[in-house]
Amino acid sequence: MSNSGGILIVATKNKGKVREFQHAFAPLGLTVKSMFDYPELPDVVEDGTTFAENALKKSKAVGEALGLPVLSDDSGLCVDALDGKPGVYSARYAGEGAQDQENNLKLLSELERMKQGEDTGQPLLSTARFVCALSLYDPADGSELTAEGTVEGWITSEPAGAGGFGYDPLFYLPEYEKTMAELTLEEKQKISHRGTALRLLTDKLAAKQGNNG
Ligand SMILES: O=P(O)(O)OP(=O)(O)OP(=O)(O)OC[C@H]1O[C@@H](n2cnc3c(O)ncnc32)[C@H](O)[C@@H]1O
Ligand SMILES: [Mg+2]
Repeated sequence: MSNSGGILIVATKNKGKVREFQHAFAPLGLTVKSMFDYPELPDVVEDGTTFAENALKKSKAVGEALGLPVLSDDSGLCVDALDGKPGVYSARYAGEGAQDQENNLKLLSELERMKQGEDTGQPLLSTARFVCALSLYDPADGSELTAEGTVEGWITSEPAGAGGFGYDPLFYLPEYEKTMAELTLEEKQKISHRGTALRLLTDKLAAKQGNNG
């Protein structure tokens, strides 16, 4: 990540992710470029069955196209009461090209349907976790570094907060008594699936570079 002239290319079109990667890499002196900087590159079809599979598809396609090392992130929300859904379909839960708000409404309506109209009077609907798979692909030798992170929480029927993105307003963290969207970028980074995966990846990269002398 340090050998492309202070620039790190992340194969994402998600502005929320870009913001989090910029925040994470700025202290390392790295400027993040995203797919918004390479509009000529075609979209990668995310048809893998796992987050890791999709992450590799994205980093490899963009890495090969640019001839540079590329980082990618495939992530999502797994809700226990919905048998792990929406999972790898998180970005398009309410349909292809769905907005965050539409996905959030779909999630709440699916959970309401599960309860079949019964009102338990409490906002916490199901346990859930965010999962993030990171893939760093280097076209020079075809190598891939991977890391995965998760964070446990609850889906709440009472959305709160204006930070973060995606399902963050619905993801309640009991130990903070806040949703993920009520945390600062700093706080989210410390506990999030993405923050955890990033720390792991950075450690793996340092170990690899150490081994290479
Ligand atoms: O594929 P790219 O271009 O990176 O952007 P994307 O938004 O399509 O990203 P994914 O395919 O990885 O889908 C992940 C979805 O899961 C949700 N998600 C992932 N990380 C999240 C987070 O930190 N907070 C809230 N929701 C998140 C959000 O709805 C994302 O759109
Ligand atoms: Mg995607």
